[in-house]
Parts: sequence; C-alpha cells; structure tokens
Amino acid sequence: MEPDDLLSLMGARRGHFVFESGYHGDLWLDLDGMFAAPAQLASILNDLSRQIAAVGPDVVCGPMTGGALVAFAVATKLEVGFRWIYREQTPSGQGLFPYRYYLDAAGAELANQRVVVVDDVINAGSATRETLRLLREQHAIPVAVAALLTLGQAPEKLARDEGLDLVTLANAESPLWMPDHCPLCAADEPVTSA
Ligand SMILES: O=P(O)(O)OC[C@H]1O[C@H](OP(=O)(O)OP(=O)(O)O)[C@H](O)[C@@H]1O
Repeated sequence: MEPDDLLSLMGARRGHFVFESGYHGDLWLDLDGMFAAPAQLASILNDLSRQIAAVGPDVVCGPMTGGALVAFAVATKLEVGFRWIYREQTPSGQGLFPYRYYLDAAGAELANQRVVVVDDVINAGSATRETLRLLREQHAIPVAVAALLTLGQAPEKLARDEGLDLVTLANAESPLWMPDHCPLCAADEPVTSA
C-alpha cells in the first residue's frame, strides 16, 4: 500500500503539533476518525493480519486505544489470544514520557507464548517499548512488532534493537523534535490546534 493512501485513511494533516509525549512534530493523524468508519479498514486489517500470521503468534497485544483496536481485529481474524495495555498519566503530567503503562488484569496466557505487539501507528515507539517490557515481565516471548503505519526510522531501530521482526503496511516521514530543537518553534510557527 502507498503511504499516501494510508495517510489519507488516517486523516493526516501537516502543521506544528505538540504531542502527548512532549515531542513536537509536523504530522497529525486523526486515528479516532479512522476508527469511526470500520468498513474502510477491512482490507488493510486483512493485509496486516496476513503478514502477522506468517510470524505465527499465539497472542497479539496492543496498547489502548488505537493499538488495542487493531490488535483485537487481528486476533479475531487469526483466532489467537488477545491482551491489551493501558496507561495512566504520571503525577507531574508534564515533560517527555509522562505516562506509566499497565497490562490488563486478565486475558490470554502469556508465559512462553509467542506474542506480536500490534499498534495502529508506531512513532517514537514509546507504547511499543513499554508493551514489550510488560510482556517480558510475564515471561512472554515477543516475536514481532507490527503496525498499520510506521513513522520515521525509530520503529525500525526499535525492532532491530529488540531483535524482533517489524511488520508494517507502510512507512512515512514524520520528524519528532525535542521542544528545544523544534525548527517550527524557532521559526515562530504557531502551534496548530489538534
Ligand atoms: O510510538 P509512539 O510514539 O508511542 O506513538 C504511537 C502511539 O500513539 C498513538 O496512541 P495515542 O497516544 O494517540 O493514544 P490513543 O490510541 O488512545 O489515541 C498510537 O495509537 C500508538 O499507540
């Protein structure tokens, strides 16, 4: 699939954005809008499921919200187990990575199970990295990370560093800047409302 087709499905907009992670960037995706019209996702969910099937997972696990929705669809298609993770804001609620992640209380067995981490989009990789950490705590065997779309080079690096396969339908450029190094701030570009 062409990245532009996927970006269009995801309601992509360019501007000057401040993400919840604290990073700045120039690409905004309306992922909630994408999930509002599930029928248009059938074909890409089938494509992703087919590629994930090749890795042979026992369980797929995704971070709430969007990642878990895609993971659930894939698990349904492949008839494998499903887990999800959720996050809570840490007390400061500011700066980079102000979230703590938790595994759901119940679900498919994880110990010694081959698990694919599934997300809708992987950007900086924070949600994926934390999902992998929680899975390993439960003695799961992560075998791949997967997403409908990956942004920039960070997802590939994360998969390589973790020794995992990366399964994705498309990759698009989306720079992430620390606030102090944001060229759009330097150019006095006002922040675009999300
Ligand atoms: O690779 P990362 O930098 O972690 O970014 C990717 C994550 O961001 C999005 O979730 P979001 O934080 O928007 O939460 P939501 O799905 O609840 O909207 C997306 O669904 C991924 O889970």
